[in-house]
Order: sequence, then C-alpha cells, then structure tokens
Amino acid sequence: MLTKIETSELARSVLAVPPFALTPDFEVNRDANAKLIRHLEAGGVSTLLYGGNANVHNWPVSKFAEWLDSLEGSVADDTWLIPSVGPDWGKLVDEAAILKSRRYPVAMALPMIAPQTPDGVVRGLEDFVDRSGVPLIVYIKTDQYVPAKAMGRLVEQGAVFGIKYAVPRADLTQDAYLQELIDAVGADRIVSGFGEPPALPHLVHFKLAGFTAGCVCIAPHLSMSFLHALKRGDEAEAKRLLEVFLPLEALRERHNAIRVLHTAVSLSGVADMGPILPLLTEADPAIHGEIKEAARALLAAEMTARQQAAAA
Ligand SMILES: N[C@@H](CC=O)C(=O)O
Repeated sequence: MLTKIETSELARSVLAVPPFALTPDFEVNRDANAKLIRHLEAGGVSTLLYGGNANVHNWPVSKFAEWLDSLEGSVADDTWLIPSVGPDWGKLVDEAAILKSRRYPVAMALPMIAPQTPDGVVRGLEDFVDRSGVPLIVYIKTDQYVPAKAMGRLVEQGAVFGIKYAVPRADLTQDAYLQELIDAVGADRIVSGFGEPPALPHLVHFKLAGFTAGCVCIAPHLSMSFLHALKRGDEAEAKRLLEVFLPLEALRERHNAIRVLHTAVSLSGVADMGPILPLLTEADPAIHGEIKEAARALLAAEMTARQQAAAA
C-alpha cells in the first residue's frame, strides 16, 4: 500500500469505488475482496476508494480496525488505498483514534446529509484531522456543502487533500459552485465523483483531475482507457468507450447504484460479494437477470479489450 501521496495521484488512475464482500453472517470475506482487488489491479487501476459502494456508512466502528487491516493486507505495494470515515461527528471521533495508529496517507469524509450546517461540517473535518493526523478527501454531494473559501483554507492548512465532487445538475457544464471550488483549490485537487458518465463533461469542461466510479470494478482496463482518452483530449474516443458502460449504468440509475453494483460484481463472476449490510438490501431478485446480462457483457468487453491491448 502506498503511504506517501502527491496531488498527481488523483489523475494517475481511476479511483475505483468497490463494493465490500461479506460472508453470510456479515463478517469480512477477505478472499472475495482480494479477488476483486486483483481484478482491478490487473486492469491497471491503482487507486481504491472504499466508501459509498462498500456501504461504509453502515459498518460498525467496533470492526473498523479489522476492516482497515484486511484491506491493507490485500493490495499491491503501489496501490493507493483510501478508507472512508464519518459521516457523523461521533464516527469521525472514534475512527480518528483508530486511523491515527495506521499508515493510511489520506481518508475520505463521507457526506453528511443531516443534521449539519456548512460551518459545522468545516469544524468536524478540522477536528478529525487534528485528532488523527490524516488529511481528508471531502465528498461533496450537495450544493454549498462546504463554502469554497473555507475549502481553500483547509487545503492551505494541509487538512484537506482533495475533493470528490458529485453534485447533480441538469447541465453538468453549468456549475457555479464547482467553479468556485476550482478557483479556491485548483482543478488538480478535484475529482468527478459519480461514475464514468458525468466524468466526461466534468473532465472536458472543468478539466478535473480524474474521476471515481463503480463500474470500473468490472471493467478496469476500459475505464482506464476512458480516463486516458479524456486526459489527452480525445473526446470522440472517450464517447466511444463510454458506450459500453451505459447499459449497467442505466440499471444502476433506475434501481439504486450501490445495490445494483454490489449484485453486478457477483453476477459478473468477478467475485462473490455476498450479502449487503443493513440498512441496505441486495438488488431485487426480479432484476437479477437484467443485471447479470449487463454485467457479463461489460466483463466480456473488458476481457476482449485486455486481449487486444496485450496483442498490440
Ligand atoms: N458513485 C459512483 C462513484 C463512486 O463514488 C459510482 O458508483 O459509479
């Protein structure tokens, strides 16, 4: 696991946001998580962010140390592994005490929906970093979650490393808050935060450093090719590559992104994720056929692309 990180790491790899594999009695399934990690690393992904898709919101703090250590023990030496903390202040305090004694260079603060105020969020983030010594990626899902000026100050202080930006807009190229954040901290510290489709306008229009995604867990080589096409300004190739992700993304959008991804990784055959923790439930069995078809088609495209790259 990488223990020292430069800002440029945000652009080096897609930030994969994997589901987390459990045994039927909700224990860590180390082998299945390792299998998914090997698949991602073999496809060229070197950054793994365990957050929303891993249902970290619902993971008990009493098992946070075990969770961290099982992941750290499963990644390659040059993989950047980012655990999530929060979202509420109580979890931030308890998790800061655990992270303090570990080697993770950065953690991500999950977004708090309520009860919170922007100034209260800033206070909580600063408090976490004071307690743990670990700087944060801040996950922003709502407009003005943290005022841009405060974010600039937190970056200058070294408390904030970067931003995962996932505020939905009718037109993603029109976003005054995102522009304020870029002006305050620089586009090189911000990644688009909700999958391959929004990454296209975010990287083309705002020149964000990179993006986080869930479908990358099935098709890492293709998602990395999509990132590279965006970074070199080849919008036509990026649009072509994006097409292959759209059927599974459409199911995720329609039926819940986290639940569908969890089931899709299992049904694709990449690794068996097992059950999903309460307060979530697995995707409805009635749509398993559709998920399986989309997930297997995506995996087949991935393996073909890998073979073509190896032969070239
Ligand atoms: N929610 C996005 C990116 C992760 O945060 C996805 O799952 O594609």
